[in-house]
Amino acid sequence: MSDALSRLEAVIAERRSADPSTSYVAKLNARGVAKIAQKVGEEATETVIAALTGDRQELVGEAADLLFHLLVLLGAKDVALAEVLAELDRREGTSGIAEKAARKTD
Ligand SMILES: N=c1c2ncn([C@@H]3O[C@H](COP(=O)(O)OP(=O)(O)OP(=O)(O)O)[C@@H](O)[C@H]3O)c2ncn1[C@@H]1O[C@H](COP(=O)(O)O)[C@@H](O)[C@H]1O
Repeated sequence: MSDALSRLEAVIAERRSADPSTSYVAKLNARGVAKIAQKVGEEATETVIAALTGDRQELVGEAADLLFHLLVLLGAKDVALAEVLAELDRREGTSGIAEKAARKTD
């Protein structure tokens, strides 16, 4: 899965400086981080709605939209996907409950 996301991350990085009239990634970046963050929020909401009221294919489509827009947001903030995956790796094998408790004491 992370291969596909890595390829998409590279495409997004390349398209950031493209012509906004021909590239959705460039158009979003031209509108700024607040707009990209808003899109992530919208796609997250649509994913939740699909999970609660939609069929399986709708959920797959909305989840793909959410992951795509999240990668656009990370790119706009210069956060590499590898950093996020490293954080997930770090958490691997730890209990979610323990992780939450550890974060409260940070
Ligand atoms: N994976 C995606 C992808 N998923 C969703 N979308 C776009 O996300 C938009 C979401 O639709 P919305 O109705 O929410 O938004 P909108 O009305 O178009 O725009 P807003 O005014 O709401 O911002 C649609 O225009 C989709 O085409 C994507 N656009 C691009 N990609 C990937 O990004 C690559 C580069 O795209 P370009 O930058 O367009 O070349 C493509 O080759 C794809 O691999």
